[in-house]
Amino acid sequence: MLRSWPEPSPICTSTPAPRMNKRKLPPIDDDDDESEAFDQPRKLPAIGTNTSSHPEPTSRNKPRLLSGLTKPDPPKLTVPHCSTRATSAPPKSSSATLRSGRRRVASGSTRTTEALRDLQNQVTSLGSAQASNALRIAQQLDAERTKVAEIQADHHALYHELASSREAELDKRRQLVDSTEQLEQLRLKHAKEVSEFEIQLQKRTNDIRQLSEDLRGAKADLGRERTNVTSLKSMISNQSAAQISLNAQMNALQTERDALQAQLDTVTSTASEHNLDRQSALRRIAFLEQEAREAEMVRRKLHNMIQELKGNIRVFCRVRPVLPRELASPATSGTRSGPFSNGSTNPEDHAKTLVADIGFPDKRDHKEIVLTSTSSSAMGQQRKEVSAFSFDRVFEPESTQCDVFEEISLLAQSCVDGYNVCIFAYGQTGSGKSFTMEGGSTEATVGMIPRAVNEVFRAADTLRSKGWQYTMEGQFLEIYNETINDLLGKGEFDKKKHEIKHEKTATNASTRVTDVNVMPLRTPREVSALLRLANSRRTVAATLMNERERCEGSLNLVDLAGSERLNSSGAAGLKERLKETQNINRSLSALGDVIAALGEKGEKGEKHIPYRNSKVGRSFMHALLRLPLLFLIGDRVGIFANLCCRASPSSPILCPG
Ligand SMILES: Nc1ncnc2c1ncn2[C@@H]1O[C@H](COP(=O)(O)OP(=O)(O)OP(=O)(O)O)[C@@H](O)[C@H]1O
Repeated sequence: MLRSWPEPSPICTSTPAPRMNKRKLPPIDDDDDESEAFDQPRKLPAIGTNTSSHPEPTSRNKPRLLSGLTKPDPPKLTVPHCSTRATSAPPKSSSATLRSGRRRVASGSTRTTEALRDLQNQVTSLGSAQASNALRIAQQLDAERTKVAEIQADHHALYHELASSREAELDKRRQLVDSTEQLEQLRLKHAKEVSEFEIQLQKRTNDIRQLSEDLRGAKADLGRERTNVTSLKSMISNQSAAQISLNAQMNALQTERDALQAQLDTVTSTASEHNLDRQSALRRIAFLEQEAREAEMVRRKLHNMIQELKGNIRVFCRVRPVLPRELASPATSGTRSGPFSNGSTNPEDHAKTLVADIGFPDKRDHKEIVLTSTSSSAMGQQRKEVSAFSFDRVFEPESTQCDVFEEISLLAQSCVDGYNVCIFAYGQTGSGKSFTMEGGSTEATVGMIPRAVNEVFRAADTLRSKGWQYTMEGQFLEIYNETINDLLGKGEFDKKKHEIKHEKTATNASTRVTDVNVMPLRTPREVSALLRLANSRRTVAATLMNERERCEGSLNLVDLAGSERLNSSGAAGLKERLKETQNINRSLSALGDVIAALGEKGEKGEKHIPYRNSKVGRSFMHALLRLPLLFLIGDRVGIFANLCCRASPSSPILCPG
């Protein structure tokens, strides 16, 4: 427990006071100050006073102070009433009072003589009282001195005790200072450690927060990984099952492989034998291929010879049947009523008059037809005219498309063999040219063009297996009013101007039309598409007159316009149709001249071929022009002279051969 002390003495200042706690140490006084220093804390009561309000004395001096120090009662003075100023203060001493009385007596105041006596008595009593008091006081003073000595002894003892206490206190204070310093250092160290700990704590807290976040992420990862592990486990279990079955399969396969290996060994041994056989077979194949090529060349040669023997220009005559509508048609039956022109009223007789009298006498070779016409002379006599015509082959009305194609299929083979073939149909309008060349849509009625195309592709396929390569291309041209139209052009109407060029080289001669589109043809279906496209663009007039041509290439399939008289075309009144019909007939006439000239040339040698007389002549005849040159290598022309059985004298039959 610390007590409060006065400021330390200079002695005490040698020890530096602690900075933090400025505690006032009691001063270490010298001997002169000791009593003062001693008295100060004790607050001894004044002598002669006895009051309970004073602090409690120490146990040692308390009884002596209370019993010894009693204040004597002052002497009672009786002061006579006088005009002089009275004083309430007691006389300082009896002698002084006496001197004062004497002075007052000396001054001569009579009134106070008695008072002075009284006063003298009082002074005497007072002197005696004073003496007794002085004695008593002296006694008391002695007692007090004794007490003071005792007190001083006590004080001295207490002083020494205090000094030793101070010394001890000083030591304690020094210890306290040291302890305080140590404490301060410890406090600083502690504060530093605390701040370091706080920093570390903050760091740890941050670390913990970071670790918590990492832990959360790790937990999420762990969850995902667990899911993955679960799915992987299920996959592994599935795969394990699959592996088990695969192992079983593998074992079975290994067993099988062993068996196969054994077979393979056997096969390998036989394979080497077969290899030898194969090599000899390859040599045999090469030999046979060479033989086949040679045989193919022989076949071509023989085929060509047969075709040449049959004739390079062949004219076939096809007679179409009378159509049911023609029997009922007024145009054919006339508008007459009553008896028919032959006077008969029998419809069968009438029908006979509508059908031309055509005979087919050659029942073996089918090469002849006989036309019989009856006319009346001016005298009314019936006159019969019989005209016989021979052709390379005559097809009667009952002939089918298949029968007709039999004759020309060999020409398709010639085309594949590398010869130029031209097949065209010529005849009166409605005589069956288109039916023959294009035909119907059914298998039985399909015409020569699609059949020939199929045959060409079939023959090409057969030869392809023997090592031949074929590239097919197609063009579709129309000659209309002496103008060439490319029907495969981009637009609906061809606006380009085309020319016919005949090129002749040392080994070959070719005729081509400039600036025309050429389409690759890989299948018969593509040929049909080409024909459909071109047909949709053909110039077809309201009448039946137009001319169509297919040229260029090895196989020219031509469907000519019908030859017709102007008055029977129904177009005489129209200027456009008139021009068209004239052009058609001119072209056909030129074609007839060219073929006739070619026929004569083939028989008699050099002859002028009038192929420039018409566009048809110039393009189509260019192809024919090659005949004399190509005659030697077998190019050939097939002509269908189409006839209808209608009894019409207007049908010219072309028979150039
Ligand atoms: N051999 C045939 N058997 C049956 N019908 C045929 C035969 N030949 C032609 N016809 C029919 O006769 C009609 C006229 O034939 P097609 O149109 O082929 O004549 P065309 O000579 O081509 O005429 P155009 O010169 O006007 O084009 C058609 O209805 C056709 O079906």
